[in-house]
Amino acid sequence: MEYSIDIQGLEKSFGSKFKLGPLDLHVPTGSIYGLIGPNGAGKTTTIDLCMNMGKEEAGAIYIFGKHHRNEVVAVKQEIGYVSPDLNFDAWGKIHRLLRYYRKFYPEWDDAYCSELLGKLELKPSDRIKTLSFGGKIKLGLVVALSHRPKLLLLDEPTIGLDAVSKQQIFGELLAAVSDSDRTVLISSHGLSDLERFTDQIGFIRDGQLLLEGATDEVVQRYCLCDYTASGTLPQGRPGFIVQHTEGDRVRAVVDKSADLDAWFASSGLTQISSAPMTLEDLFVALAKEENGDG
Ligand SMILES: Nc1ncnc2c1ncn2[C@@H]1O[C@H](COP(=O)(O)OP(=O)(O)OP(=O)(O)O)[C@@H](O)[C@H]1O
Repeated sequence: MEYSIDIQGLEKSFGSKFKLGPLDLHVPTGSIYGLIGPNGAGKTTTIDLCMNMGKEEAGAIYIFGKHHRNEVVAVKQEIGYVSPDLNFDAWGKIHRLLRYYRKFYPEWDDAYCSELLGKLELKPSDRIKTLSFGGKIKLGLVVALSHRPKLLLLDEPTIGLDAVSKQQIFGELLAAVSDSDRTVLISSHGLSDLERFTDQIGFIRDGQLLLEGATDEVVQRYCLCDYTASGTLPQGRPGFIVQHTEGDRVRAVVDKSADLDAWFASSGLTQISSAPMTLEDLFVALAKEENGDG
């Protein structure tokens, strides 16, 4: 498989407070890859390092096979980046901002840019400072998409957007990757949107990647099961995350790929029901497990 982003052994710490990695992460070319994880897991840190904002302590990032820092200009020309932290206010009006940005990108597409502005209900004459928060995010997306980058790095691009705007943005992202060479890495807490629109998912927790794979395969790997216990209630274990116990009843998230048959046989558990999970259910279960509640 060809990877647009190939992260190998990446490490970065902020004092003793947080350590990212060692992180290996692979974003297949042509995919929409959702990077998910609890607050403070390291998603923004990972995306920022890809954008050469901050310096890793170990490891390497290859973007289209190029080292992200050794070939910074070539790499950045291939990337469209959106983050709520981007602030374009200093340009005054939208048309001035676009005139500035288009100079840096040989592939800038004026017609596409106008089309995006229209679809996202922005006007070149709009004053940037007076746009709503969502309007500013949309403007960031117009800037990021208009040079038709091969890779979009989107850090919380739908934060603060209403449901209609979110759909518009995901519609544009899908259109942008309809050309199979284009790739999107998106970090978001909008898990139902990510479940619907991504084809790959990576779950990061405490700076470590716990799960990575095709979104539907990752979600289908787990189920929410109810049991009755004939003896002592079981504790959680890898692949069996206890959610709730009451009397002799146990509810657990079960990893169907974990080798649990022998353990089940000796556990005294009798399964009553099994239900599929959503990405959001899975996220909550894995986050809970992290806190030792599992
Ligand atoms: N410049 C910095 N200096 C010190 N600590 C930092 C810095 N940047 C991030 N951190 C810390 O690193 C950890 C990871 O932060 P990061 O922003 O990568 O998380 P995240 O997964 O994007 O979280 P969220 O979902 O809340 O946006 C957090 O504990 C954060 O406080």
